[in-house]
Amino acid sequence: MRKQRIVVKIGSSSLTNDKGEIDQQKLNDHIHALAALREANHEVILVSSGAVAAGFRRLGYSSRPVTLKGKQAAAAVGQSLLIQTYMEKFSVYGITAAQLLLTRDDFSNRERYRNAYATMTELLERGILPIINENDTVSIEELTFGDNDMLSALVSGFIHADQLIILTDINGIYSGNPRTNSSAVKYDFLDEIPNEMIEAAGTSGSKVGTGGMKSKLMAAKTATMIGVPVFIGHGNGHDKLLQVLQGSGDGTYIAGHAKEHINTRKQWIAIHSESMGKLYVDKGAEEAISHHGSSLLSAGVLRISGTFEKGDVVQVYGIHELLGKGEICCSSVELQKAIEDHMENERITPSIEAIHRDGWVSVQKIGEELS
Ligand SMILES: Nc1ncnc2c1ncn2[C@@H]1O[C@H](COP(=O)(O)OP(=O)(O)O)[C@@H](O)[C@H]1O
Ligand SMILES: N[C@@H](CCC(=O)OP(=O)(O)O)C(=O)O
Repeated sequence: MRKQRIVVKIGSSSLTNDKGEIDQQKLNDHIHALAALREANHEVILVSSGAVAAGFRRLGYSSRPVTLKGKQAAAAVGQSLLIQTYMEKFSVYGITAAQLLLTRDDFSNRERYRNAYATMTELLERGILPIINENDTVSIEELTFGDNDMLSALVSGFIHADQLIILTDINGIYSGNPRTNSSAVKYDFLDEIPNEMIEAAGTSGSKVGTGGMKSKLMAAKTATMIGVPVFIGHGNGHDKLLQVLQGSGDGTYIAGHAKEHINTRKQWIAIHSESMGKLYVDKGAEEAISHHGSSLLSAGVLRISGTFEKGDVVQVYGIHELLGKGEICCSSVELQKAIEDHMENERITPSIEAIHRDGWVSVQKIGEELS
């Protein structure tokens, strides 16, 4: 099998018990399977939940805390315990692990995004196994990834993974929550994730998990849009992850949608950047950027709104709807002047480039994920 880059996400319910302890048996099983992936020469990135679940008891709580400070303090205790355990267990297989704690800002801030990408690449090139979690102790509740399912999807896109494997306490996606609906049937393979399926999916089945199947489906939708196929399920033993790659895993496979990976710059523009303004374009420009892969010139821009500088990201609207997002090549002042000059004397005014094709992401390409 060719060398692949695999992101494995493990949920709290698959790492800890209800009492707030790391479940050594469950963890040993995962470590064994992750080591088997490495032995088969694959690159492995682990997104591990479990900090809050592994820390609350030592902090003095009898169950998972509900207050923000309780969760953040539990994560501070639990993350240290988790990483210490991972380091010890991986070292038995000669694997060095590294801890990366990320926040949403690390993705939305372009410089930090580039830095995180460079660090991750360096770690992988040097044979290190990165273990990622959200930096819970400093994350502001409104500005989190939501959960580690989404974090694992974003990480998979970011490093152009070949496969995202989401390990949980159930063997795949069902038509309803099988814990409450005994007639729910399992899907072995999904070509796409309809919005109705996300709406119908249930929340967590355990006392320690957070998002349930709903958040896994949302994450899978994002990952597959960026071009990363997803597996959601579980399994046992040394071969459980290798079996996923061989197509015989115990869970649900979801096909990757984009024909090719969307490059990191375009992913940042599409998913993480904040739009600083809007451009409204005429029919000719809409046709050129949406169907011919052309750059957008000022001659096709009818009007603009917002104040932006060269390098900012703007949304572009056609006659009826949002067409996409792009990195602007000039400031709003320069573009406004070019539009006005063009109106005054269409023939002699040269167009300026508003958005280069390499900095453009269309709605067609990344669909509803475009924020
Ligand atoms: N449609 C569904 N298919 C499968 N599981 C579902 C569904 N709806 C809700 N669930 C629940 O989602 C749970 C897994 O999510 P969660 O508890 O958040 O796990 P994790 O800790 O691995 O993130 C399952 O145990 C199950 O009870
Ligand atoms: N960052 C949190 C995990 C939050 C989370 O998404 O948990 P889970 O639903 O178990 O994957 C922690 O480590 O406790």
